[in-house]
Amino acid sequence: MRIGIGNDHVGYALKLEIAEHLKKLGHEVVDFGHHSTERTDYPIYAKMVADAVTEKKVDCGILICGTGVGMAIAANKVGGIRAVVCSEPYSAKLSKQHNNTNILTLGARVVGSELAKMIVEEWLGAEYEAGRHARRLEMIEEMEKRQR
Ligand SMILES: O=C[C@H](O)[C@H](O)[C@H](O)COP(=O)(O)O
Repeated sequence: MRIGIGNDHVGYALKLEIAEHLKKLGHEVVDFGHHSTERTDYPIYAKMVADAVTEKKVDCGILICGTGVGMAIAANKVGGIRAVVCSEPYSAKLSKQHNNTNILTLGARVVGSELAKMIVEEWLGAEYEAGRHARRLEMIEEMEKRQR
């Protein structure tokens, strides 16, 4: 897969580890920054990765900040994005199977790197099940359309 990755200053170190891990698993990684621990603002990177996902420049995205919360809030402002913050693998897997999430966000101040890798693997390995879930995603799409 071609995976867009983004982070703020807090997520920088974990981003490097996750990007390396993704490459080892055979994925292509597109790094949208931030490229240091100098303080920055997470919405910048959330928007870049979310836009790349909706424009199909990448297959999905991973965003890392302190808690993953700010990244998820910001990414979910972009139409067509279904971002989820996860700190354990079960929700990561179900978020793909039931909610067809296209961005995973992680909190570098919440999860260690080994747990983060496990969460990422579970998320990437899961498949959207559609069926009864499809009409629920359609309802969310309708909500988005009404906001435009
Ligand atoms: O949701 C927001 C993220 O966790 C940010 O990484 C965090 O707010 C940054 O905080 P600070 O500027 O105090 O390092």
